[in-house]
Amino acid sequence: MSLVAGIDAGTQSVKVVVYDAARREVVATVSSPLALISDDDGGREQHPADWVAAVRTCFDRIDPAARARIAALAVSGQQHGFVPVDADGNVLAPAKLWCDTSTTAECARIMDAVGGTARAIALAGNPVLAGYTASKLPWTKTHRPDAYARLATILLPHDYLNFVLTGQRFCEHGDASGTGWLDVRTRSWSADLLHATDPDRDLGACLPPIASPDALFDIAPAMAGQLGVPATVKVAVGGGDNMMAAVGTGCVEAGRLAMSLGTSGTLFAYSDTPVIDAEARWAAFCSSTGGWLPLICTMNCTVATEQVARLFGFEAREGDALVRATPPGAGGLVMLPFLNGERTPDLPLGKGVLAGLDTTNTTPAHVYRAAMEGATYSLKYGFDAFVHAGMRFERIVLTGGGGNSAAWRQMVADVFGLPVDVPAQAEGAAFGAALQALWALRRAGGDAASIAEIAREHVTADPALSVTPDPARTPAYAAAYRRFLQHLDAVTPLQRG
Ligand SMILES: Nc1ncnc2c1ncn2[C@@H]1O[C@H](COP(=O)(O)OP(=O)(O)O)[C@@H](O)[C@H]1O
Ligand SMILES: O=C(CO)[C@@H](O)[C@H](O)COP(=O)(O)O
Repeated sequence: MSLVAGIDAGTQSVKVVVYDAARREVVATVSSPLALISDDDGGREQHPADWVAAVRTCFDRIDPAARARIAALAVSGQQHGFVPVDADGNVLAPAKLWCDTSTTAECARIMDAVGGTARAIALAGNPVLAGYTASKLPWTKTHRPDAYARLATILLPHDYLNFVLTGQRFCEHGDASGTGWLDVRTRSWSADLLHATDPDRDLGACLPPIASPDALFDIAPAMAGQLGVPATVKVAVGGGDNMMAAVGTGCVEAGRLAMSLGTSGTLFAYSDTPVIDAEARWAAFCSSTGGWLPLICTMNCTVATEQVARLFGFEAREGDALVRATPPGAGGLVMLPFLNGERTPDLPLGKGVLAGLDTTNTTPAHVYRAAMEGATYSLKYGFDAFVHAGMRFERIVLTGGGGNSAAWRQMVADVFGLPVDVPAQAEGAAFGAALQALWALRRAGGDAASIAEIAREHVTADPALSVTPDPARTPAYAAAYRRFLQHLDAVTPLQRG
């Protein structure tokens, strides 16, 4: 029987999951780390060649017998990255990533050119925020004029890996909606946003065609050889990592809410119709399954816990004991964890703040807890906007590396007041990509199963990891969250500059 594979190019690593759908069994999970190039101006970049090398390393680590049985695969990728490619397919510069805040001035210029936030929302559903792809183009024009001059195609990270795998330039709606150029209502490029980004050039000519969610492409024979997979392998369109995590957590039906605790923190819900906020309190993205995916993204999730763990000389995965040794609310210690600047709340030039220090709470354990709480409260701040807009959810499905922490799973349940489930199939984004490949393959074979039916069949919660809110702790978290919001209100005028 054949297998499907999902490749997830996240910020910190590339992961590959190989899935046996007939047996409902993950037969391989491998990963290879990625380095981040950081600059004092907020620049955060990676070399696309490193993603390709990491994909090769991952496949080298998979049993050749399993590789030989792969029939289809799909790629999930960190959203928003800008991969400038020339006419011959050469990458012209390092990719500026979703967490790059060096283009804040360019965002402001695009928003001025288009006529302000309300106008951008009317035209395309989203304003151009720091991190989205759009502002990276004018930055490149100024700082890398040679790359700008030779630019033929703008690819997102997962589009670039698809290009390497198939030799074809294409994108899909989910990840494309994170560029800032897609009108998410009509699911087509917005000529106004493109013109506001660069009045001197027809940017539309640099954007690849948008493929349908169930399209399949042939793998390039040379890549099949390099990865040790059959030359008959089909490549599905894949998507942004949150769009693929939506599939891998079963968030492909209305009413579902999923959360990812990775480098970024994200919270997203599936909808059959566009979910646009006039105040842009969430990102009105498309899903990669034909629908929409309103999404909250914080830029400092495991960034904060890892930074504190490193400061005190331990590994984040050892942190649960410290969280258990300290009370909800961290003894009054509050961390605004904006170490990389922040998108939710919208403080791209923001900095981290540690407040409420006293002689009892100035310990590594309290600071680590305050980091985990701060990362969780930032997501709650975004979630409150969903609730304020009338959205209601019954549970959260959790994925991402932070979900490995039992203390964090319980904290999410207590802070959000909702039961938390964790899929038995870890690596939600890679698993979701594998399921998308399965879905597209089945459709090509004449099976009309919907992606929701596929997810219902294959995504199962691990009962050992499910948690419910603890009524003894929720009041302390509610009080600590109010403190977090008070500190946020106090520093916002300073951090908006
Ligand atoms: N048990 C754990 N406790 C806390 N954090 C963890 C644990 N296991 C993994 N992580 C964190 O998860 C992060 C990686 O998550 P992942 O979802 O793979 O990120 P990304 O997709 O952004 O590369 C790392 O920062 C790591 O510190
Ligand atoms: O910018 C966003 C979403 O808008 C991020 O969620 C990126 O997609 C990066 O994801 P991870 O590497 O943290 O999974």
